Amino acid sequence: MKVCVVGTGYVGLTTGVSLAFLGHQVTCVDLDQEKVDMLRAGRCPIYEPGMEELLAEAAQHLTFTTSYAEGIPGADVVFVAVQTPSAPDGSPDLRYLRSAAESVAQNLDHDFTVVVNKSTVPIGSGNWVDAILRDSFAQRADRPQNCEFSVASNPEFLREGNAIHDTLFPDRIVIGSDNPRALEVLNHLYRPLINQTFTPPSFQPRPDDTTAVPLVSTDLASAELIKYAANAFLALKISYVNEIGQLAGKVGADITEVARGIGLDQRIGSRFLEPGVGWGGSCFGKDTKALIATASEYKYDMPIVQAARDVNQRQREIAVERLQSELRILKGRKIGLLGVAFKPNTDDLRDSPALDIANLLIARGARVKLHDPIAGDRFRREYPDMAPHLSETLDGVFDDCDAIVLVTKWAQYLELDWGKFVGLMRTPIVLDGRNVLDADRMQRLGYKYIAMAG
Ligand SMILES: NC(=O)C1=CN([C@@H]2O[C@H](COP(=O)(O)OP(=O)(O)OC[C@H]3O[C@@H](n4cnc5c(N)ncnc54)[C@H](O)[C@@H]3O)[C@@H](O)[C@H]2O)C=CC1
Ligand SMILES: O=C(O)[C@H]1O[C@H](OP(=O)(O)OP(=O)(O)OC[C@H]2O[C@@H](n3ccc(=O)[nH]c3=O)[C@H](O)[C@@H]2O)[C@H](O)[C@@H](O)[C@@H]1O
Repeated sequence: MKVCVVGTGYVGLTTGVSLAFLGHQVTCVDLDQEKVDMLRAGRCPIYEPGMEELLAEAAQHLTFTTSYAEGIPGADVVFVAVQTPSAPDGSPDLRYLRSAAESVAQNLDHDFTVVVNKSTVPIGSGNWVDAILRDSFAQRADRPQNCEFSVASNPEFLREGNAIHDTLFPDRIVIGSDNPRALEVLNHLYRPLINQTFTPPSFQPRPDDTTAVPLVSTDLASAELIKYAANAFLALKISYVNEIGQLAGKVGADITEVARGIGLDQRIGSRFLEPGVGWGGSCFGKDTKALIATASEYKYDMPIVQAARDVNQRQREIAVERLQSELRILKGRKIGLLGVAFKPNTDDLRDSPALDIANLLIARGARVKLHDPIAGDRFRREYPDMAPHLSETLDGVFDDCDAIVLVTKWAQYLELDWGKFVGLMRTPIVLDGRNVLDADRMQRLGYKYIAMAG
């Protein structure tokens, strides 16, 4: 099928490249010329494992352009995957979506095109996008006669760092539409994924337990709410384990055992029960805020979702409190933070706990050094004022340091030869912000080990 993807960020790029890999003819449109140039050269503008390999494997079915006129005409399906960041009042800023919808409408010419919203958008946005499309289309002097279109919702559930895996082997595909023809088109588009009939790329083998992928075919509003409800649930699951983790520390329980003990109950499930400094990233914060903002439009409170946010913010503060109570005075102390990205296997810095913790420490007069195996360049570009705090080397972080905080669970830090660095530190204190280091081993190596949770 002929597909156009508008916006080639984490979601759009993964969608476009994956659909091209499955054999569809895909044109990706982005307004960012630099991104398009990189992608045309086969280079990936974001750090996403496997993406460049998949780009190469899908190249014959893929085109990148800044021109809507090259992508929209003739497309059976147009995915819109532009950013929907938080506006100051917490609601999503929909200006990118509006502008994308207007540009799509200016170029539609096919007898039937499904315009699929893949961005995470407030409930009701499907109808809103439909109205924008119809208004803009009606204003066209050159509008073609036999041109129909229908708006559908197809929320995205990929995790950064696992984007290709999550797209090729999803837990489910959700489609919201009340138009049978649109549903049929999307069913056809996704058939190889639903039935898992494709040959996976060499670097991403199919998991042993993959069966047919469930398709949740529903109305627009339900599809839109599924996305927010899923993210909010995941965020609150992590906040819950973090809340229990703090209590575990107080009563002398072991949170790893507690998480295992509750996670084995299949009604709870063991994933997303890893305690630590809390969640970050571009979506959990933004989407929980948006859910609360949507509810308040209907004069409805969401205390559980709000609590998940509050607990998450408190985790970042607790990390600083732990250091303060250990070192007494933070002023003038050198604190090293391992990891700047919000999670491993990405260079995304959006709402990264490391940035918040660094700023809280700086506000208390500490000298902060940050390190990240991958996100350093991006950090320098996006946070030029904080760039002097970045260290290229681990020696530069550990040297004369009063405490180290493991913030991001990069494999490099888990496999670090910690014994090699202990002698460099002024006071060898390590705060395990992800509760993943072996406390006994760290103590044997000469560190004073502090867990983030009990
Ligand atoms: N990042 C993630 O892991 C996930 C994100 N989402 C949602 O997907 C949406 C996109 O997120 P990301 O991919 O992270 O965003 P992003 O910021 O990485 O990418 C958005 C892209 O859209 C382009 N763009 C903006 N306006 C445009 C326009 N009018 N025409 C053409 N291109 C335009 C930008 O240049 C950028 O390349 C958001 O709503 C987000 O909440 C959903 C699931 C996962
Ligand atoms: O809408 C989105 O953008 C995406 O948001 C999350 O994906 P992502 O933010 O990429 O990363 P996650 O793996 O969910 O991790 C989010 C944060 O939670 C933290 N986390 C995760 C799991 C856990 O047990 N504990 C924990 O603290 C991670 O370190 C990270 O900071 C969701 O997992 C995706 O399903 C969703 O599509």
